[in-house]
Amino acid sequence: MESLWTGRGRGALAAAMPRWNPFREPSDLQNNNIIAPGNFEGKYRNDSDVEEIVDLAANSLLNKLIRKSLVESPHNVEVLQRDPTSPLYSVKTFVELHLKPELLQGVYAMGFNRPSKIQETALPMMLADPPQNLIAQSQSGTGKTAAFVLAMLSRVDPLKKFPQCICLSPTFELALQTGEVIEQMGKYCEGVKIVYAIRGNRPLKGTYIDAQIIVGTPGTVMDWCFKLKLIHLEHIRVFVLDEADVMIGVQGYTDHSVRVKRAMPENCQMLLFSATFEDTVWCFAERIVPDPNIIKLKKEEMTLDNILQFYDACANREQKLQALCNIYSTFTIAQAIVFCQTRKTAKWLACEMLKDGHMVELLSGELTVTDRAIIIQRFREGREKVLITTNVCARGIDVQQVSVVVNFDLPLNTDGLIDFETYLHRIGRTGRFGKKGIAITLVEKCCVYMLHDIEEHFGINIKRLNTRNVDEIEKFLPKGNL
Ligand SMILES: Nc1ncnc2c1ncn2[C@@H]1O[C@H](COP(=O)(O)OP(=O)(O)OP(=O)(O)O)[C@@H](O)[C@H]1O
Repeated sequence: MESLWTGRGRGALAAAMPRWNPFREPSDLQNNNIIAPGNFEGKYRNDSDVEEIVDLAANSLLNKLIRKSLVESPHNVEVLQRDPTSPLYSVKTFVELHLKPELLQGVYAMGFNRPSKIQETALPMMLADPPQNLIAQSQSGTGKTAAFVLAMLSRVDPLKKFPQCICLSPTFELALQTGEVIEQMGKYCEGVKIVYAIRGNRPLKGTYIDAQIIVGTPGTVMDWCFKLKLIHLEHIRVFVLDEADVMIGVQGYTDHSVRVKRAMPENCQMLLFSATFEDTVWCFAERIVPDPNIIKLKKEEMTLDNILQFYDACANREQKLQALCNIYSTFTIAQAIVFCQTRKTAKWLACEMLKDGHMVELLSGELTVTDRAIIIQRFREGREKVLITTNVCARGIDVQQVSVVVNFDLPLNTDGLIDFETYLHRIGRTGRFGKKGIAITLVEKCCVYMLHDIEEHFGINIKRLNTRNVDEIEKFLPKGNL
């Protein structure tokens, strides 16, 4: 397997995206100014009081960077077949797929012993002859990328020196991550080349792309196809659209993707992947994938049953700070995430807590994804007990051992009303996988009525907790499984 870097070469690209190295020693982390614990003044300069906007592409990359292994799902795969009369079959081993030996070797070299739940059903469909189109949805980390990479590599003819598979990703960094999986899995595939159609990797004019696999972002791929005429699309056999839910958030990307797709042969196999299936994703999927098979893997249901919910009413934010400092002493046996609505409040709170002698870490959206990954990793390892953050951390990011969530601010939408979904996602950071957790919302006295909206919406009861009484708090902290 060869990776083709034209133009400025790989060094420039690698420099543009500092890779996350999970094996960095703590001393390296401490020496790096940007991520040194404490010293929030220096590293967080943009303390905007505008609400933090969740960046789906950044979260998706963050999850990839901090993930250690496959996310196993307890749910069964749901399948909607294009032809319901054709037998549906799934595989329990990679051998049953009759892969080329060098590809099987690559799969095993990655440490994959058996297909994941989504791969069991998706792979036979993706590798079937004649090729079938597929739309697949399952949560992040369940093995989608590995599945479509395997499908591309198994369809490639190494003797033919022209593009045969294209994979579109929503960002430069996500395309690089996918490319890395292709390079790893295809490392024993002689004569197969991959090229990255991403900004900064511009081939010389007049050259012709002889790589069989192209991975890139829709804008650059479109330019290479139509403006620079570097890619001929008439022999493309597999077209993959990855992270469709993130893709539709980037302006113009759905149209670019449709344009590229229209120039491909009609019988080209279309594979579309997404972590969610909202209406917008469906519309896009239906526009671009004719006659699809559809596979869905249910998400882990978020439940509030095992989360005890409390509130305390405070006069102002200084009193809320005091309440948090009182609660802090109970965190010696637990790990907590504290949610603020804006970067400015989060930074203020972190600085005040630190001044008061409490060790906390701050995470907001202004840090690069790599630095965010380092902070989350430290928190996961238990090096920090308390993470103060904004909504950037409310959904999608997995830290399993959190047992206390504090809402320093109520989650509000742009109309100033409770944002129920964000409340659910925030407090869902605790109580994962059936463990017990507690959620404490600190609310200004004038806003206590808003808690009733939450109670009514979720059909729950949020009890008053006296945060001045540490004994009372400890009484409620879940024991035995922290
Ligand atoms: N069959 C398998 N056995 C063991 N590990 C696997 C298998 N398939 C994938 N993995 C590993 O599991 C992790 C998640 O896989 P992958 O990236 O393919 O998931 P994904 O659903 O594409 O996630 P995302 O939506 O974030 O891109 C990766 O570390 C990958 O190497």
